[in-house]
Amino acid sequence: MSANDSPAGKQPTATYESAFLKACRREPVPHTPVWFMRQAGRSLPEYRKVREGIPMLESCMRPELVTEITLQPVRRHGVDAAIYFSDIVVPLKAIGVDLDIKPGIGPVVERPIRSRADLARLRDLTPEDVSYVTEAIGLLTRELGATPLIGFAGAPFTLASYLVEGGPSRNHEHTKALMYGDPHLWADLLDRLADITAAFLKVQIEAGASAVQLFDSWVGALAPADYRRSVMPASAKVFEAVAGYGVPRIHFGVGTGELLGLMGEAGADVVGVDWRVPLDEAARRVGPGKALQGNLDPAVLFSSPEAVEAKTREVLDAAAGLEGHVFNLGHGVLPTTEPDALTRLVEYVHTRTAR
Ligand SMILES: Cc1c2[nH]c(c1CCC(=O)O)Cc1[nH]c(c(CCC(=O)O)c1C)Cc1[nH]c(c(CCC(=O)O)c1C)Cc1[nH]c(c(C)c1CCC(=O)O)C2
Repeated sequence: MSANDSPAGKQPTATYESAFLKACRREPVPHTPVWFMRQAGRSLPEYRKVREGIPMLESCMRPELVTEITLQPVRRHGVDAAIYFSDIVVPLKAIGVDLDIKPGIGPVVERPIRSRADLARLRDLTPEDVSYVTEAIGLLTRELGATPLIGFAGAPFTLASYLVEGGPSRNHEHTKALMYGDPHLWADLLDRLADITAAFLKVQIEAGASAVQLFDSWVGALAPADYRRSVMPASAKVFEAVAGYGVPRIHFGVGTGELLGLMGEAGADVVGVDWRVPLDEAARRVGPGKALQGNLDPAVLFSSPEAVEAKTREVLDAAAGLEGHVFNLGHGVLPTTEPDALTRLVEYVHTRTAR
C-alpha cells in the first residue's frame, strides 16, 4: 500500500498504524501509547533557550521555530505523538482580535466581547490567515516520520471565557452572566467560535495532522444541564465539521467528572479525563465505543520515582479493561517539572504495558 491509499488519506501507513492512532481507534496495541499535554514548553531547557527574547504569540507564527519546539519533547522523551506547538488563542489573534499572551498570566484581551456590536469583530478564519500553520505542519510531518502529529484548538466555551472575561478567570462571572442573561447573544457567540475553531482544525488536518484535540479546559465550571443546553451544540458543531476526515477527535477538559458522558456525546472518539475520576469509573460514565485518555495527576511527578511508578500503576490498572487507552497526564505538564521524570514515565508505561 502506498502512502496515499492508507485508510486515512494522505498520512503514511506507518503513521496510521502507530500505537497512538490504534489506541484512539480502540484497536489492539503493542504498548500503551503516551504523550503529555504541554509536553513542549517551559519544563524543557532547550525550549527556554530557543524562545529567549521571542514573545509567545510571535513564536507561534515562525514555522521553523514551531517545528523545532514541537520536535523537542519527541526527541527527548520518546513520546508516541507530537502536539503542534501553538496556543488556543492563535486563531483569534489571526482574525484580528486585540489580544496578547502575558508571561505567567496567560491570554489577555484588550477589549472584551460582551455585546452584539462586539460580536461583529469576530470574522471568519480563512486558511490564508494562518498560512504559517500550513507551512509548519508541512515541515513537521516530514521530520516526524511515523510519529503522529496532534492538531488542536480551544473549544467555544473556553475561548468565550477568555474573550468575555478579558483574561484568565477563577469564577467566570462575566461569561456566566452572558450565558444566563442573554442566551441568544451567547448562542450566537458560541456558534461564531465553533465556525472559527472548525476552520482552524481543518487547516491543521489538511496540512497533515493525524488527530485533533479540542481543549475545553474551563468547562468543568458548568453543571451538566447548562453544558447540554448552552455549550454542547457549539462543541458538537466543531466535531461534526471535521468528522469526514476520519482522524480521531479527542475532547478534554479539567474538573469535568460530571460532564464526561456529555463530552463523549458531543462527538468525540477519545475522551480526556483529569485525575479526579479513575479511568474505570470514567469508562462507565462515557459508555462504550470511545477510547479514554489520561490521567496521572501532573503534580505526582514532583514525588520520588517509586511514588510515580506506584501512582502510574494505579492508572494502568484502572485502564486495564478499557477498549482503548492513551496514557497522558490529567492536565498539562507543570512548568517546573523535572524533564527526566517525564522521560522515565514514558519508559515505565511502555515497559509495563508491552504485549
Ligand atoms: C487554557 C489554554 C491556553 N493554552 C492552551 C490551553 C488549553 C490547555 C490547558 O488547559 O492547559 C493550549 C496550549 N498552549 C500551548 C500548547 C502547546 C502544545 C503542547 O501541549 O505542548 C497548548 C496545547 C503553548 C503555551 N501557551 C502558553 C505557554 C507559556 C508561555 C511561554 O512559554 O512563554 C505555552 C508554552 C501561554 C498560555 N496560554 C494559555 C495559558 C493559560 C497560558 C499560560 C500562561 C503562563 O503561565 O505563562 C491558554
